[in-house]
Amino acid sequence: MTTTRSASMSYTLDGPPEAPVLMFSNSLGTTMSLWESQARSLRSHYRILRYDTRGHGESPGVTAAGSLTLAQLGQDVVDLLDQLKLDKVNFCGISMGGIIGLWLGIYAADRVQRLVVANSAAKIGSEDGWRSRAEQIAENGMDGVADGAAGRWFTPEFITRTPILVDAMVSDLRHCSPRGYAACCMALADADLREEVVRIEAPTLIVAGRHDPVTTVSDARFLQERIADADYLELAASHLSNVEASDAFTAGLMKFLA
Ligand SMILES: O=C(O)CC1=CCC(=O)O1
Repeated sequence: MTTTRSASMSYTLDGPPEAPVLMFSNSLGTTMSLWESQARSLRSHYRILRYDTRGHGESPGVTAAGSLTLAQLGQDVVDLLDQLKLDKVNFCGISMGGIIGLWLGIYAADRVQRLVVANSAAKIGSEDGWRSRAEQIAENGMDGVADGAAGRWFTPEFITRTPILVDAMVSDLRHCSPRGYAACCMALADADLREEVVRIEAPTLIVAGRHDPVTTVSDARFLQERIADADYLELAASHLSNVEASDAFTAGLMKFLA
């Protein structure tokens, strides 16, 4: 597996060249490494395309006082697919990656074969909440956000059971680009697809975490009720369900894509 950095996104593409492509999109404050477990299990069946969302990991950052929009984050995916000459892919995103997937299902429908939207919503959180998080970062850096991350991402049981993994993810968040993270907060502040999600025609799997305090089961049901061809999977997990319930997540993904 090699990671490629071009003028655009940092990405990895691995798996059998003739296999269908399965693209993964990370959540706010994580990188493509979030999908390690799924990539390991699925790379003999699929060509796995992972990338770091703009402002995260090795992908291009944002300029001072820069902010991003959901449309830019969605267009980054389309541009990467164009660059790789990939016509249509299966797309799986979690949280911010999930709302990027919804945007693609609406505005770049011809590029999406099947769509998986995990722990996400047509509108994530509140506009004020995202703006004040961006301001807090501008004033104090990443520490405040990182200090509360484990409790937003995982159940207390998972944090107790896997402290090394959780600490490593929180430490990565602490070292995430403050500008990149804050710019994505601003994209989420303005992102609202509640009216548009009815236009999604791709077969879609909505994944919810039963204990997710960020994007709730009712956010997931909202999507399932409005997307014409939507399946629903609820996992015993909090927000980062692909990590906390990795085996069940991967099994659900495989079943949906088969
Ligand atoms: O607030 C968090 O850390 C969780 C989250 C919200 C949107 C996202 O992508 O992650």
